[in-house]
Amino acid sequence: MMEQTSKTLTSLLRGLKPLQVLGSTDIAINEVIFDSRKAGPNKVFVAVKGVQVDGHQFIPQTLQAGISALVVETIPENVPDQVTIVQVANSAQALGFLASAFYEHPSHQLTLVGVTGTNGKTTTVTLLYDLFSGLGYKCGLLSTVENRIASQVIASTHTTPDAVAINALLAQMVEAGCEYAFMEVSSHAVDQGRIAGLDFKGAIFTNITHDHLDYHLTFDNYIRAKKSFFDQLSKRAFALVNIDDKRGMVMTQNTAASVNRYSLRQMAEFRARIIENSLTGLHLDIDNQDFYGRLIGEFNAYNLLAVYATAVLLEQDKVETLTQLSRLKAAEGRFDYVMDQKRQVTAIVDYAHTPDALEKVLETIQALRKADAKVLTVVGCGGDRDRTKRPTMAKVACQYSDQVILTSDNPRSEEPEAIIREMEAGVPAGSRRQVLSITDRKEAIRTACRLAQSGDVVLVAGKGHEKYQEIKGVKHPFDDKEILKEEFSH
Ligand SMILES: CC(=O)N[C@H]1[C@@H](OP(=O)(O)OP(=O)(O)OC[C@H]2O[C@@H](n3ccc(=O)[nH]c3=O)[C@H](O)[C@@H]2O)O[C@H](CO)[C@@H](O)[C@@H]1O[C@H](C)C(=O)N[C@@H](C)C(=O)N[C@H](CCC(=O)O)C(=O)O
Ligand SMILES: Nc1ncnc2c1ncn2[C@@H]1O[C@H](COP(=O)(O)OP(=O)(O)OP(=O)(O)O)[C@@H](O)[C@H]1O
Ligand SMILES: N[C@H](CCC[C@H](N)C(=O)O)C(=O)O
Ligand SMILES: [Mg+2]
Repeated sequence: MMEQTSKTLTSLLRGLKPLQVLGSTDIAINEVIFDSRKAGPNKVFVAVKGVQVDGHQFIPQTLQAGISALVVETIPENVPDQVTIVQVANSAQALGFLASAFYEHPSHQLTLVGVTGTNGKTTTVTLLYDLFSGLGYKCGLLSTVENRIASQVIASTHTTPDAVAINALLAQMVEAGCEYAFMEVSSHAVDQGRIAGLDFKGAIFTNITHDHLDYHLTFDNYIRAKKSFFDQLSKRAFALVNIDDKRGMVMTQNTAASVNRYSLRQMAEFRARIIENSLTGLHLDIDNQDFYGRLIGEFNAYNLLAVYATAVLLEQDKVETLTQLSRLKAAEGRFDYVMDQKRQVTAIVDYAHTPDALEKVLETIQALRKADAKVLTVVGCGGDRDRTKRPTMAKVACQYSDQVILTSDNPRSEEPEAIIREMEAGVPAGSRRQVLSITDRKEAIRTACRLAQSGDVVLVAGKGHEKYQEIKGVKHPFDDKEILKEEFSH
């Protein structure tokens, strides 16, 4: 991480409008923290009410470690006089503003575009990063797969990192001379204030379908979380929404940003039409221009259109944009092919981990497969995550496949078999004979490959780029694509 010179607390609080400040703000701060375990002198601890615990309860530990200042919602007792207390209405939001100020507001120093939506965020930000890099700009990327500072790759831990990490990464981008940054904005991040204080030039909405109900509890809350990203935009920003999704227009109801729409089906500022959709790519009419691209499936026509529209809104040349776009490939683990040349079996690794994504990918495979080819799907559902999508994903898999193998996908703290039982509950009565349950994912993939015959397609869904299988708190090395390659090398 980049070394940051210390700041005064006064400078960090500028523009924050605290409810109350007790003590001096003329103190040097060399780190903004929200985890008591990092406490020490010359640091400010922001006590955030989290999902598991309330950060306020760790204030005694921070005092013991010699913390200089506290940002809190509730004034704690027994705080020594020399420790400054700043009371705010919302600590999580304050954390975003402090982090931005600490790193000298990096989001103001480059053009930042955020992408939200249940599916398509990684694909869209990766295409934007590759496109703008191809157009000759230095760019940054924050994504589920990886973060990038120009060409430097930094491992990613979240789809959207915490507020301090976001600003630290953006500051590194500014330092490296990046002009653009493209980031995924997850609904968790919006809800937890991880993006507070960021100055977005553009915000894209791809779609919203069933996911994360473990966290948001209702679909309405989930919609509201995504919408509040658009509510936070400034009037200098643009919002770009997919209006073929029925929640598209809801997103921008209360935004100050200028609203632009994209669609494959109706009138909109940005339109595209599919001329041909094949296993080698898409032939589109985008904005009345002919386009050939290497990405596959109707859902990628949406992703490509969103990326094209963003480039136009950022005043890039239309023809040059389409030329660059036609060269781009999908992000890692998204409709990623492995071929068994000997047996003529095609395997596809895809990160479809929601019912809608699984349906979109299987619809694409069904439409593009050879007439007599069978589709074999290997799929699981994550543990400690939305349980309600489990039966639906199994049902979708059965609807569009000849053979389904239900298996594990990061069971985390849950019993793998129990997750599979919940998936099995969604198997339609008439489909039972086409379903096998194999807990060990490697065995499940191998079985699908062995059952496949010449011309068939094996879909391995849910883990995409992931390089691990998380079981009971341990991340075991695991890579769908490597297992397929190994299987096909025999
Ligand atoms: C459920 C959830 O989203 N949790 C995230 C959240 O944690 P939290 O603040 O609720 O944590 P908490 O344990 O309740 O602690 C509350 C506060 O006490 C502090 N604390 C805690 C313990 C201690 O000893 N001392 C201390 O100070 C913590 O630092 C925290 O500030 O805020 C943390 C910092 O930003 C995140 O790392 C953490 O992500 C967890 C690890 C996670 O797995 N999140 C997933 C679900 C997630 O965020 N996924 C989305 C992708 C979703 C998508 O596909 O769209 C993502 O953006 O990655
Ligand atoms: N525009 C889209 N609409 C529906 N499904 C899509 C779309 N784009 C991609 N998908 C499907 O969703 C899967 C995940 O895509 P991607 O990784 O781009 O989404 P994401 O929003 O970043 O997911 P996450 O929330 O896990 O970060 C893909 O592997 C594909 O199956
Ligand atoms: N293979 C994954 C996909 C998770 C996608 C992630 N973004 C989330 O839901 O947090 C799992 O369920 O473990
Ligand atoms: Mg993603």
